[in-house]
Amino acid sequence: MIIEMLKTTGKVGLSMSKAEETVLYERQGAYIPRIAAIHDLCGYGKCSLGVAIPVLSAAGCDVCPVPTGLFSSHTAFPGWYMHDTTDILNDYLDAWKGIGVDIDAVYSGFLGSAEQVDIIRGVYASYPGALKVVDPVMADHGKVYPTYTPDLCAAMADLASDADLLTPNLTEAAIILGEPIGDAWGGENISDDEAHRIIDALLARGAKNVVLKGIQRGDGLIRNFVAGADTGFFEVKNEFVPYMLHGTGDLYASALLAAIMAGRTLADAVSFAGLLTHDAMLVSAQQPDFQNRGVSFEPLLGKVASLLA
Ligand SMILES: Nc1ncnc2c1ncn2[C@@H]1O[C@H](COP(=O)(O)OP(=O)(O)O)[C@@H](O)[C@H]1O
Ligand SMILES: Cc1ncc(COP(=O)(O)O)c(C=O)c1O
Repeated sequence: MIIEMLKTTGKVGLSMSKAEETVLYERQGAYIPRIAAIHDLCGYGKCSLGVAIPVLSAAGCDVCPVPTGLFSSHTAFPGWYMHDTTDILNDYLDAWKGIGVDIDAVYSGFLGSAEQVDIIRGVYASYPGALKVVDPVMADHGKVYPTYTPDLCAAMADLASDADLLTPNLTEAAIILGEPIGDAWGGENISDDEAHRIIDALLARGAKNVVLKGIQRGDGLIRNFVAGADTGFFEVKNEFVPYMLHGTGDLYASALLAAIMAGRTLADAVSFAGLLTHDAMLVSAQQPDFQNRGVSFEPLLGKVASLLA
């Protein structure tokens, strides 16, 4: 199974032996990986499951949603309504046990309560072979999202230690490491050395592979810094599109996992995700009210499908 190979190499696709690679590529197109996507569902404004389901499906994955909350819209819109689903999740997931659900990856993002972190740990225990991808959605640009309590942030920080692949932005990395957020981090402009230090600290807490997102130095580029069990530390740059949108973090993480599940190396997957997100931001700008509504990517799903070509 693809994920067993990725996990036993401990490298999320990188530095596999030729034999492992051959098996992996032979499986492409034949095997449909199954992903538990543990995110919220938003009625309006693309993010979370509204992104994960189409993007991962286009890459040939069977997405099994585990909704952490139901939102009328994402929280950048005023007057949003949220229904926290914590109370139903144990029954929801127990029912899977009775029907032999098989999961290759557990991908979590926006959570509704601290108890949901224990529920995710239960999913890890039920599917011990699954790849654990934690997008620790909590905060951005120095601000914690309005539904995130200190308890939920602390629980998410613990969950980050279990991740095979962890994808924080700088604010989330600060929360995970228990460091001050905001000005102390110099905004999004940090040096290579500082990025290295942060990633090393996240790896030291237990994450196996880390993508630190969204470093901006005012030079027309946006940088992601990456380090893994066997990849060393490297940087991936993209042209900076001069606005920020809701949902781009979810699109990036979903595209990254899509590429990994399609057998790409971690290095190729971060390039793919960065480019797709960049292109989606350009597509978004053609849509009415795009800065409120958030990211649009639907015309680009063919690019995701081309991962399988
Ligand atoms: N303005 C932008 N221009 C180009 N790429 C972007 C831009 N904003 C985000 N991205 C890409 O999407 C990734 C994740 O986006 P971001 O919104 O920063 O995540 P999060 O929501 O987790 O903070 C970035 O690391 C980058 O690769
Ligand atoms: C309900 C909800 N889900 C998910 C997100 C995550 O969005 P992003 O991809 O920008 O991190 C947000 C951000 O505001 C949100 O409000």
